[in-house]
Amino acid sequence: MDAPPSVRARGITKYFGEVVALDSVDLDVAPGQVHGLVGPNGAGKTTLLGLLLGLAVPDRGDLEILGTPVGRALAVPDGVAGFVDGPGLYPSMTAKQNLAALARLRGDRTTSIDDAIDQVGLTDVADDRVRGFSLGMRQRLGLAAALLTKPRLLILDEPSNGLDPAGKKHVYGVLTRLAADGTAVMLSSHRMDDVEALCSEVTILSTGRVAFSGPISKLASEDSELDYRVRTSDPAVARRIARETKGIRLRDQEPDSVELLVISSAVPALDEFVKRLVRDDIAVRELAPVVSPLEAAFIALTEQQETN
Ligand SMILES: Nc1ncnc2c1ncn2[C@@H]1O[C@H](COP(=O)(O)OP(=O)(O)OP(=O)(O)O)[C@@H](O)[C@H]1O
Repeated sequence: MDAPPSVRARGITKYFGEVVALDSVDLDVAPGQVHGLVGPNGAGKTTLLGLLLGLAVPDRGDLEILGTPVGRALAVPDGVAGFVDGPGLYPSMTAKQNLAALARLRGDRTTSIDDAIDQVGLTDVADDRVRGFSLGMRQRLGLAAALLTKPRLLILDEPSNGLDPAGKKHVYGVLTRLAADGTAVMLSSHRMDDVEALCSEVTILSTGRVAFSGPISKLASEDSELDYRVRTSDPAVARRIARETKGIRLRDQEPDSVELLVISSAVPALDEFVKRLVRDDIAVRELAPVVSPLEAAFIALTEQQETN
């Protein structure tokens, strides 16, 4: 039998007094999916992740976690682990002692503490007190604590906060391997590039409402216009060809000699432009969107919601 959806939310609404933090949110997360949650400050991301972790209950709507309906009692649903607003750690204990204490609290005689510490790359500092840990090291230790429970749904609020590029690569490797083994991962981030690198699906929240939820590939259609940076071996001729290609708009007023062109185009016109460059023996040295499709969709969708 197929595994049930890791998250199935329908019409989730959550109030804080007069504030509608979540407004009729629908969400589907499948096992093995890394699902990104993005939105401006105050959009409701932490509130939604908190509901999935059982830290609060919705005022309205139906929420099923790993196939089980969530009731009215506050409790971490079985099979779920993670943290919002940073992991809860004991500063005066070492990394290893923290994990041992958490395991004891759960009545778990786990022997996998060293393995969890190793997975997040903290073996060298396992016996150091957490008080001296950087934000990135705390985030990694929080992830190790979550890994101890072997979750089937992992919830992480801004997991890349404070991580240096190497730390990020390490943590993302852990998350990707977990997902490949069937764990669903739901994470919030303000970094669209991270979400694009890691997530197959994304939910964009704006003032508590879902502006988009689904595969990242569905965000930008072939017909959506994006701005692209273009660097070629002959900028003057490339500018002329850009002016002559239907559907391409030059976005800058620079002289012909300036190496970098910025054009606006949908995919079919961009294809035509590149073909013409190649026919004229011009090498394309760089061609990339100025902002990623996710970032462009994020800005457009949230601006649209804010004017409604
Ligand atoms: N405990 C609370 N009491 C009162 N209002 C709250 C509480 N928690 C959240 N809110 C309000 O609910 C809304 C959603 O907040 P939430 O923290 O979920 O947003 P967010 O998307 O995580 O924001 P950020 O990106 O800044 O972390 C905001 O208007 C916030 O002020």
